[in-house]
Amino acid sequence: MPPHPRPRAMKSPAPVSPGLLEQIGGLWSSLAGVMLVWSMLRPYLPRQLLDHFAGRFLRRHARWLVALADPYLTVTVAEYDGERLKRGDVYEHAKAYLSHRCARRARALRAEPARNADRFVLTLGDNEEVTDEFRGATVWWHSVPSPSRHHGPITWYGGGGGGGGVVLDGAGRTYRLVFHQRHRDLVVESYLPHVCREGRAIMAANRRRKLFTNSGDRYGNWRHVVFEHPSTFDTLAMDPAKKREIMDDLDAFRNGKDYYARIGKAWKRGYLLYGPPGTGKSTMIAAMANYLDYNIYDIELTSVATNTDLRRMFIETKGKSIIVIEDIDCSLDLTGNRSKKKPKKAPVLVPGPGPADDDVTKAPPPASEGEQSSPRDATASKVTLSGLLNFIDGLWSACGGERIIVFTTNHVERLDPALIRRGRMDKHIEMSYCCFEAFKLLARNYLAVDAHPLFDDVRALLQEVDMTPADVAELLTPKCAAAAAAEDSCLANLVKALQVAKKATTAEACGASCSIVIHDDEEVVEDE
Ligand SMILES: Nc1ncnc2c1ncn2[C@@H]1O[C@H](COP(=O)(O)OP(=O)(O)OP(=O)(O)O)[C@@H](O)[C@H]1O
Ligand SMILES: [Mg+2]
Repeated sequence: MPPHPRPRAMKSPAPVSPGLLEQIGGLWSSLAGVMLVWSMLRPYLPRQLLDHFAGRFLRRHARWLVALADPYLTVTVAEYDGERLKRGDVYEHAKAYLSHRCARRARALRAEPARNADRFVLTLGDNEEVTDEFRGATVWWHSVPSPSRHHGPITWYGGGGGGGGVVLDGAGRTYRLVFHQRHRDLVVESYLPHVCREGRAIMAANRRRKLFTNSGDRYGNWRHVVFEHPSTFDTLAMDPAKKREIMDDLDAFRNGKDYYARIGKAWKRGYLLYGPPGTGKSTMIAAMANYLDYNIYDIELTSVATNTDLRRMFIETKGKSIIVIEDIDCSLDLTGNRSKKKPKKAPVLVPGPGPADDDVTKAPPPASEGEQSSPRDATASKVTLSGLLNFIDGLWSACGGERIIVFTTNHVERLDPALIRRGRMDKHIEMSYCCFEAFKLLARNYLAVDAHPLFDDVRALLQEVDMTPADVAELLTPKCAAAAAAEDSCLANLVKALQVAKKATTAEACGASCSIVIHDDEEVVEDE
């Protein structure tokens, strides 16, 4: 048993009254009488009888004796509750409360980044003790480090059958709350709820949105950075009606707690974002997170060893979060029909790192028609389709609530229908090539223009040519900060790129070979 923490600071004892002294004196003389009689009788009593009565006495009065010697009670608030499946909310609340109320009096502190990037939140350091006052009662808080602290990771984590997880070194801290037993009701009924309430409010005020990833962690633990992507629905270029529909859908989800409870569904919603590369799928996820003020958990499926790990990772996610699996068709061998379709129209390529390639999708290694292609680096992962389906809508998927699950893919036709059926992926959103409305938004954001003589040309060409918003955005980006007439040159270059793409499309239809490259010097050229 760990040593029982004692409050270091005690209040000075109250003065003893003469009546009490008299009572104590009487008690002593009675006790002395009993001891005298006992010592006279003892030699004549059988040994078994003595042992029997001594045992009964000790058993019955041990607790009372302990309480007499030590009137302090301890409540333990562990970082991981539920048999270490999940980080405890009470711990988080207590941590926030203590950092706000008591950390000023502590001598060893831990610093964590605050909402404002230049500031820190200070929490109790290991083995620190602070006092707190509540309605006249004094309580003591001790911060106790994880037992694994000096011995590296400990490797037990629910889930029998060999599928254990890991608590990282120092991850399982505990707070011990010590108080006098006469304050028991006050602490349990009022003080602890007060700590939770205050802690929740402090957490909400300090909350910084986070981007979690499991990538690169062989134990499948989440690591996070502060989420700072600036994309919003105002900067996302797409058909305005479609955008409004998605925002309404998100609003309905966010406010739908009672609705989901009434219809008996877990409070979660699946979105499938599909479309060619550069049409804004990842940008949309960032806009969703910023709109809802949710965290993002970006799962790299190839880094998840087993279905058990996947389930554990899901349980560890918190509510108000978006769980993302990007390029689901490339992640693992979870697909059905993988027949490869040719793009309808010639895509335009923009410069960037790596070789130019006319199939610009992030497809798995090329597979011949109808052949199954091997998953990308999936050798170490044993996650299966059924594990993933369970993750999305099995019994465990209801833990916590208020989660959005997003899959993205360039090849929706390659996915197993079971994976994306309604109920799992409730809303299928096609992210498509740039339309005129999307172009106008990009022109406003990138060049601050709402109208221009070249707009009509762009409108006509976009109806005939497929160009991704990423390509349009790149062409609309002024290449030098001091460019006075950036809008004229950028728009002219865009028109030229669209015209070349149109020519290539026509040429392809005629069977001629043609590729189009936009060089860094902004000139759109045609290689025949
Ligand atoms: N709809 C859009 N609105 C605004 N910007 C966009 C849009 N689509 C793409 N972009 C721009 O292009 C860049 C690439 O877009 P993004 O990464 O979202 O594409 P994607 O669809 O996720 O591509 P991939 O399939 O390759 O992952 C973004 O950083 C953004 O600047
Ligand atoms: Mg993407």
